[in-house]
Amino acid sequence: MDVLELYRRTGALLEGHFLLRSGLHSPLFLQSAALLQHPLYAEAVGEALAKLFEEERVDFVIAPAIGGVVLSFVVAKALGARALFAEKDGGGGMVIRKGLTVNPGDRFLAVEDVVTTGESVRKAIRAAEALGGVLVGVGAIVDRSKGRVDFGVPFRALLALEVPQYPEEACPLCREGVSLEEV
Ligand SMILES: O=P(O)(O)OC[C@H]1O[C@H](OP(=O)(O)OP(=O)(O)O)[C@H](O)[C@@H]1O
Ligand SMILES: O=C(O)c1cc(=O)[nH]c(=O)[nH]1
Ligand SMILES: [Mg+2]
Repeated sequence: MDVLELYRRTGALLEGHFLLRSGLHSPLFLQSAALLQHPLYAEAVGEALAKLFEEERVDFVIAPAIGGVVLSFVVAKALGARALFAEKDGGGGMVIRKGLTVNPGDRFLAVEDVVTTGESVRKAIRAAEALGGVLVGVGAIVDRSKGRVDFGVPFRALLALEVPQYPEEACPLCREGVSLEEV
């Protein structure tokens, strides 16, 4: 599957000067919602990601909202597992959406649309682990972490991208006066 072509075709590959969740700045942004709004593409991505973990027996899949909600659903459907998500708790962490259950000992796969620092998916993982879930893997559509993340379990992505990303004080786009977009 040519993931970059899917982002491009759906208008989800943005170029400019972007503020990332982590505070880093980047000339490239992957707007996964624009891709995942297409059910057939979402399903294809979910099936491809599920395939990377087909040897795992998984009780549920979890992702951080909002970007990961659709992804959790399509991956879970392909694995025959439940689809959970965690949402921001207002205090910098994440909680499992109310009404959703984690049984102690449940094996789970965490998924994320884009991993940059991995902090967002880590918060969803912590929320599931706090209720007794056992993490077996982490999957992403795009890994732009440049190998800097370690979840302690297999981390597999459909696409690894080497994209420049800078702390604000070292950002050349800021120096050139290119206006910063918060997307
Ligand atoms: O690996 P990280 O450094 O945490 O960055 C990546 C995260 O940023 C985006 O979510 P964001 O919270 O911006 O928006 P969302 O609520 O639409 O998912 C994206 O969906 C990832 O969850
Ligand atoms: O790091 C991020 O916040 C981020 C990068 C990216 O390419 N896409 C996205 O949704 N978030
Ligand atoms: Mg997100």
